[in-house]
Amino acid sequence: MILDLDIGNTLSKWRLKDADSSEIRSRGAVWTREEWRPGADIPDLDVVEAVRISSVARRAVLDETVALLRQRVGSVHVARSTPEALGVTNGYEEPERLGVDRWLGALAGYQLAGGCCAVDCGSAITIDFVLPGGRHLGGYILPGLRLMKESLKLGTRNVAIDPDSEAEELLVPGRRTVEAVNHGIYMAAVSAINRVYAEVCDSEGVALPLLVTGGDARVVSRGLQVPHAVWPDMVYGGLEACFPLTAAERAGRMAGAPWVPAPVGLEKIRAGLAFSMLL
Ligand SMILES: Nc1ncnc2c1ncn2[C@@H]1O[C@H](COP(=O)(O)OP(=O)(O)O)[C@@H](O)[C@H]1O
Ligand SMILES: CC(C)(COP(=O)(O)O)[C@@H](O)C(=O)NCCC(=O)O
Ligand SMILES: [K+]
Repeated sequence: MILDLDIGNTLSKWRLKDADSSEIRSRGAVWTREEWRPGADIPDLDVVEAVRISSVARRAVLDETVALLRQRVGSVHVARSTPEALGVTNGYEEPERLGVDRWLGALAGYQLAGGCCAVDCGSAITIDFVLPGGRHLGGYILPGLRLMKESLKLGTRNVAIDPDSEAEELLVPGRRTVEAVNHGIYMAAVSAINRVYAEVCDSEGVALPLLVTGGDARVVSRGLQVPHAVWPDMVYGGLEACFPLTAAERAGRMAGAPWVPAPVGLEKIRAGLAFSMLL
């Protein structure tokens, strides 16, 4: 079994992948914190032959996780942001400073769709662009839905957006504080993504496939105006691409990769942008 770990600022996600069949056998998530308890938080390490890790948590969390895993598992791979990988050149002035979850998402998106806009809706919302040909432009970081809500301190932090709500309900004016807050932050997130996507496609002259991941991906997806794919395993896809361990991975196949709809034409994106600027 291969254990893939995605340590975010809020949640540490894991999945167990069967190295022979490529099936995902189990998955889970625990709050990101300093100590892992094997057996309770993460699966039985006796069946794990290799671990692949993406971490944006504090250095100590990664160091302790790696130390614990190395005692039990022969091969532990830790992903890092690099100036270039798998045909993609990192757009950051200091490439190693790009969050590795963003880098892995960009690499996975490029492997799946060629050029892409990769959006990760977690503690932060990140929007990264890779052009056809592999040039990563850099991206945008804004607070995630939960962080935006917590920063308001209006006593509404415990009433989360219902992930099953329809976008239409979430975009109307709120008539109670909790509704006004939830609808406001939802509007902020989806309109930023819609706008940034259109602006960058316009200025680069290319309509890019749009991919969305992260804990809030499903609810954010409903507010996006352009064709896109939700890809819960996008960061894991980057781990598979960087550290291929199975025949399928070496052939470029990522478990759980979605079908990606063709982007809407550039003319339509430009028309939408021109219209929104009139308003
Ligand atoms: N069951 C859940 N527990 C915690 N957060 C959740 C849950 N479902 C959705 N979320 C949302 O997902 C975000 C965490 O998403 P995730 O992509 O795991 O973030 P990160 O990678 O930053 O840890 C939270 O900030 C919250 O808005
Ligand atoms: C922007 C992030 C905080 C997003 O992390 P997440 O929301 O997935 O926990 C993370 O990618 C990070 O720490 N990046 C380093 C700064 C940068 O990418 O510029
Ligand atoms: K994120």
